[in-house]
Amino acid sequence: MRHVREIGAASRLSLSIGQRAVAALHQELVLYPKPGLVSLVDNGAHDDMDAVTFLRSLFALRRYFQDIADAGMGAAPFSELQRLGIAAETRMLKATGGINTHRGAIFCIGLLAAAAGFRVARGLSLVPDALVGTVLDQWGDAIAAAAGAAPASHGRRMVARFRARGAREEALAGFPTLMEVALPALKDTFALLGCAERARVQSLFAVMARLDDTNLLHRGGADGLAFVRTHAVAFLEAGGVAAPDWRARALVLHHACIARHLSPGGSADILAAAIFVQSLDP
Ligand SMILES: CC(C)(COP(=O)(O)OP(=O)(O)OC[C@H]1O[C@@H](n2cnc3c(N)ncnc32)[C@H](O[C@H]2O[C@H](COP(=O)(O)OP(=O)(O)OP(=O)(O)O)[C@@H](O)[C@H]2O)[C@@H]1O)[C@@H](O)C(=O)NCCC(=O)NCCS
Ligand SMILES: Nc1ncnc2[nH]cnc12
Repeated sequence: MRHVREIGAASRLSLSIGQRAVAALHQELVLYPKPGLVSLVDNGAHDDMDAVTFLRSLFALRRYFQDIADAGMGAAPFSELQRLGIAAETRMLKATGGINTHRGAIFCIGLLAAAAGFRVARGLSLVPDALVGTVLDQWGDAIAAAAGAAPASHGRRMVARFRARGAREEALAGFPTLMEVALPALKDTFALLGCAERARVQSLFAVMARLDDTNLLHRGGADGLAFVRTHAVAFLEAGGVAAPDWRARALVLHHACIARHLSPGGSADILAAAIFVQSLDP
């Protein structure tokens, strides 16, 4: 009887893991201003996609995050997570007419959702460090092994050319930008200001100041990455979202990114991952 009740509770939370992942991605999408990125207000530096493209993508992914959490509950091998991830990418591309809206999130939030499922099914806590520990303990070796066989991509080319730490390398290093930058900024700013919107903007800028965002490298080379980092650091040093003119300052960088065709898509994914992880352990 106890066993049945435990499984029941785990399944209910598994539903909730998937819903929280989609909610986190939605919260990232609707946040504004976000330098160069798509929101409900404008398309940022993107000619080929808008908020509707992202909403279509989210709709196509709504089952995926729950499926991968369920796979985590069953301690599935990485090959199974990979199969789910590749199928989700296919559904995303079909829904968006071939545009890559959420590839980074499918990978990064997918792994964290699987780890959450694994831990919930075993009655373990969902604190962020433990979640990341589970990703590495359960699937780290296989993620590293899969890197050798991965197909060419913008990210892979940028990692090789600039020796950058791309999406895969971030995961294998224990998600340092998520853990050391995005989450603390989200929590500390919310504790200080009590405003979720400003906490998210602050977290995004903190990530932009640090991440080797392969989207910025792909679109703008080393100069593009350095431009965004320098201006994100300046924003933070001027008081970040605690400064009275924070919104005007953020908008200046947004328009500068549009003018330069720069979009920190990897940073947006890390912000969404931080919102997701925080929602599991508020
Ligand atoms: C392991 C994979 C994530 C593949 O990674 P790889 O680096 O080889 O390939 P990319 O196709 O470039 O995808 C990586 C995406 O990750 C985001 N990202 C970028 N930098 C970082 C970083 N330092 N840390 C974490 N995440 C990062 C980023 O995603 C966002 O950008 C997307 C738009 O990208 P792109 O199409 O290149 O951009 P445009 O500028 O629009 O291009 P053009 O207009 O010029 O064409 C957007 O989707 C954001 O999400 C990177 O794009 C993984 O894909 C993989 O292995 N997949 C197989 C499935 C699998 O194994 N899953 C495992 C189970 S979970
Ligand atoms: N809001 C957004 N705009 C552009 N690229 C993104 N990748 C993830 N979120 C994004």
